[in-house]
Amino acid sequence: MVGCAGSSRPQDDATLPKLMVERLSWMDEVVRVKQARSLPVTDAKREEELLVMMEREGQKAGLPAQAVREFFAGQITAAKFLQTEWLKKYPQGDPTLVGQPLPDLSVTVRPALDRLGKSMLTALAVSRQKQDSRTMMAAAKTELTEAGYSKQVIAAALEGLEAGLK
Ligand SMILES: O=C(O)C(=O)C[C@]1(C(=O)O)C=C[C@@H](O)C=C1
Repeated sequence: MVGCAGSSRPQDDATLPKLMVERLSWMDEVVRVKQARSLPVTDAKREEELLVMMEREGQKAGLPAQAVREFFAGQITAAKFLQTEWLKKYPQGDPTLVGQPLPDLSVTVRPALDRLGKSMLTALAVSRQKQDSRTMMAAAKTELTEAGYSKQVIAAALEGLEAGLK
């Protein structure tokens, strides 16, 4: 089950890659809100808050702040590429979602991303101890490719992962 990295279930080398894909899968919801409210893709204040929160949480799991920051910076860059691609594809909105209620970024989406981030930290801590980084990078590339993301989205997410594993 994805999103349960904190449980006692043993981690395999796909846990963190699956969580990276799950995080990206939120971005069409996020960008629908931004498009409807004419907000820019980048919210630098939210990014910094998230990075600081993850650094702090990561420290509890014994993770170096720099590895945590660079890991999430990569996931955020990937998220922004994905949102930008979506806006280009759907300048008038996704026709299959017209009329669907918009989620609230601060009430539902960002808290969900925060929870997911914490699961990612747990998985990152396990991966840094157990897995060799080349196996993890290959597993992540496979998951992201199978999920259908573009080369630039995949490259950014992998760059973050590589830095997070160092
Ligand atoms: O929370 C948002 O507004 C998002 O777009 C998500 C996200 C992220 O990946 O966490 C991505 C881009 C923004 O600059 C801030 C955060």
